[in-house]
Amino acid sequence: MATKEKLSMTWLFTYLKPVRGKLALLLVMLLISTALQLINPQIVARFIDTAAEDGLVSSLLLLAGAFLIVAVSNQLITVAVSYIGNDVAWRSTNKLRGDLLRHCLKLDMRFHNLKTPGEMIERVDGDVTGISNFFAMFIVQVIGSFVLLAGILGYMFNVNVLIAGVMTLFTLLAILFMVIIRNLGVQSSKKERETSAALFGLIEERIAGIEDVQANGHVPYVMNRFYRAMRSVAITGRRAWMLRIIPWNTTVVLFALAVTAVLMLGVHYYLTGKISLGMLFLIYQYTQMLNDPIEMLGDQVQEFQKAKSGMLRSRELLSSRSEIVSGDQELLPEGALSLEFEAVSFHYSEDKPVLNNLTFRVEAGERLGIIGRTGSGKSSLSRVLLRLYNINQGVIRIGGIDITKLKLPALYQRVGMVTQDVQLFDGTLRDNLTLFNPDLTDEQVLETTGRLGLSTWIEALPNGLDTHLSSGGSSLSAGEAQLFALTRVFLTEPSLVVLDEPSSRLDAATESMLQLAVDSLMKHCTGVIIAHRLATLEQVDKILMLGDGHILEFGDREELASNPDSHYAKLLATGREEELA
Ligand SMILES: Nc1ncnc2c1ncn2[C@@H]1O[C@H](COP(=O)(O)OP(=O)(O)OP(=O)(O)O)[C@@H](O)[C@H]1O
Repeated sequence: MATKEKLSMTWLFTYLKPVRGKLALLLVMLLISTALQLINPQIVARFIDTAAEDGLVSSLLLLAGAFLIVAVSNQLITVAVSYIGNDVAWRSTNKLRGDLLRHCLKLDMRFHNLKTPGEMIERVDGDVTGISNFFAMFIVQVIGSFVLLAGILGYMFNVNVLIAGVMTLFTLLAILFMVIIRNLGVQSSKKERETSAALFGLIEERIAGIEDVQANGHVPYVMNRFYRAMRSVAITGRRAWMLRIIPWNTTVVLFALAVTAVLMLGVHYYLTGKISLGMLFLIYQYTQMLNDPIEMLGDQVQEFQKAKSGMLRSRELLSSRSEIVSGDQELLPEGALSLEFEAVSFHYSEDKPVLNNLTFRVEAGERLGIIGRTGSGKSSLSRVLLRLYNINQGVIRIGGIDITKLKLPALYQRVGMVTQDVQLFDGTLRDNLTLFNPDLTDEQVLETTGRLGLSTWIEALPNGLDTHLSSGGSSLSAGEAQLFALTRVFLTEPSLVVLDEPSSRLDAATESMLQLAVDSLMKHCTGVIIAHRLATLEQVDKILMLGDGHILEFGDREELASNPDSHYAKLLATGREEELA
């Protein structure tokens, strides 16, 4: 455990490095503020003694002026410290947020399948917010508090050893207590963050599925789940909070005892004439002031517990590794790419094989149509081809090269995929077509959309390419969304394209537009089409029929069509499109 804690601290310091200049400035300002805090009670003590001895009014005015200047300066420094502290917190935690998001975007689909988007938001932002105050203030305030304590106690030892002894004992007890129980709330704070992430996950999931929720009268059920999730957050939150405030409450009790003891001693020394009234005030004031740094340390211990649970979760996330490891080969043959599956097997979970020993080859420039019943493994085949998952056995080659040996960017540059579930992003039509790539000009975009037959559609929009689209894609039909996605892929000029056709019924006009677009797109590349319509299969060179993850049939389309015993010929004869689904 000790080494783990050490590790999490070193990991944190890398984020503080870029702001170390500002941290140093913070520390200097805090030290000045500490000195000013120590000086002011001395001025007041001198003021009391001067007044008690019937001193000069001018001396009293001078002391009052000095007090005012010191107090105002201290306040100004406090404001500046808080400004710089916030700045440091944002700068360092934004870098961490960026690293977490980048890391998550590179994690494999097995990881993402287990996490809801709401949970990811909590992990990338919520956990980090918990760390931010720690980043900003922890180190400087802990150092500042210790300096203030040392200043007060050091001075008191010069004045009266017994009183200083009582104050030191109290201080050490309070600090010792906090050190001993500083980890008390860490696990419960971590649990609190987990339940909160689950709550956000639930809200996001249900809002994303609002159509289904409303259409199925699912609202009471959703509310029930929501209340249960909120109850968990409340219970874990209350427990975490209680465990965090115990150290603080304990020091309050200790402090009351210390003030009583010091005051009794001080009054005794004053009554026996050993100290002046001003000194009695100073002793009282310094004892009161001990509370501030100790309370500050207590607050920081609380913050530390909160931050530590966030740090543990963030570090856990950053140390999770993607199962998809990039290869180091970059070069693929020019032009269309051949595709080869050799004895490929794949499963999501060990107890359920999804693809079984698939072997087939598609030559460069050919088109392959994949058919099979629902759940036969068609989409899974396209996912392993794009390396969204690693296969469990066999080799997949593109252009003769094992895809695991290829650099991932090289693979994605040459291979495109259009899924049924097209994602729109909040932005203009242009942004959505180019995927925010500023290098693609409007001419390129319009030329491509023109070739795909989308010109009339774009011209009909009020602002053309500048039309704003909202995320989610509710404004597009399935066919339009596919045309859209085809444009995106087309703009990247891929050498191998995997296309999952929409299975929903398209109107005749959109269907022919889609067909034209596909033909146009596939002219210069190899195509793998998960076919949902017999019409599409007329355009392909080869057909692969999947059944329960096995190849039921693979061959040249024309040969299969002319063989009355083939599945494909039977499909053609009966025209049963549902077999393709
Ligand atoms: N992310 C996943 N995790 C676990 N199992 C999955 C996952 N995705 C699919 N499966 C399972 O793998 C099998 C093949 O699914 P796949 O989506 O590849 O079939 P499909 O032929 O594309 O079906 P459809 O035509 O309905 O899209 C199914 O039994 C499915 O339940």
